[in-house]
Amino acid sequence: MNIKLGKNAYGKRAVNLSKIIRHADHHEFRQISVSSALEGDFETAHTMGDNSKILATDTQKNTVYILAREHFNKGIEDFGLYLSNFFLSNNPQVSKVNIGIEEHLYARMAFDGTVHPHAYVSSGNEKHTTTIVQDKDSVTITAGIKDLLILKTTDSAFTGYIQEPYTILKETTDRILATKCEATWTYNSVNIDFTAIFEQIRNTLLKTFAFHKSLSVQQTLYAMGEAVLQVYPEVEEISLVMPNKHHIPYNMEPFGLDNTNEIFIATDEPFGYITGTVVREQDSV
Ligand SMILES: O=c1[nH]c(=O)c2[nH]c(=O)[nH]c2[nH]1
Repeated sequence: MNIKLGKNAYGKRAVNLSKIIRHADHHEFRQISVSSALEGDFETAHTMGDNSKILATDTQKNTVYILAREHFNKGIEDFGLYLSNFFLSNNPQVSKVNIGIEEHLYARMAFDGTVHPHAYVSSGNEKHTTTIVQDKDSVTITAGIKDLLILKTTDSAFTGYIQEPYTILKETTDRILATKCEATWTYNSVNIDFTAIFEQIRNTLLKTFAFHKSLSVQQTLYAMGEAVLQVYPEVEEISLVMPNKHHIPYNMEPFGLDNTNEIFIATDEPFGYITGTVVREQDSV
């Protein structure tokens, strides 16, 4: 029987790094979590314990901190690209680098219309994400948003679904639509103002969610992805994960009371899980 090593990668996860960027009149605070993974000529490391081509994961971690000193000044996409280029160009045994970065977002506090120069409030659980996958010939850059908790109190319906013996869900033309949205999109260029376009895409996603007359989570997911592809030619495709955070009207009938769509039980589990990728159709020739 012949046995050999299959696909493999190694690196460091959760390299947590904070940086103060000091401007003359205010500070910028950035907090990121970086992971690196390397693929390449590592067969003998696995089969023979030969570490001669291994860039230790501890060294990868140190590289992240040291390069951040000079090169983490703009978007996480720019820093991720710098890191992947660095690992690839300094390590001939490495054929592919995968960098992932999650940024925890903070906003400067504001008092009476004045933004404080160095005090911040967390923007909650929402994160800005990126992945850079680079080999000798190509690089793929994705950006995204994770843990974006969004909700609307109307303009959401769910009717017309299959009625069969196990169906008890009541049709509704007016429900709460709530989700913890994860969006990931792929750019088709490396020459993009990643920070500016990220804010714009985030705004397009939110605006579409807010103004869409939703017939289902599926339809809203598609509308959000479609809007991004329509407005931003730099985006090749977008994937969305939209768990349905159910808010079930509380039954007040046993108490002789009505509930005019005002009081709900927010249930954590089980939850609907709706995912989809929206792509550009190839032009047929
Ligand atoms: O928007 C929805 N899509 C579904 O597929 C579904 N299924 C369900 O029970 N509620 C909902 N809501």
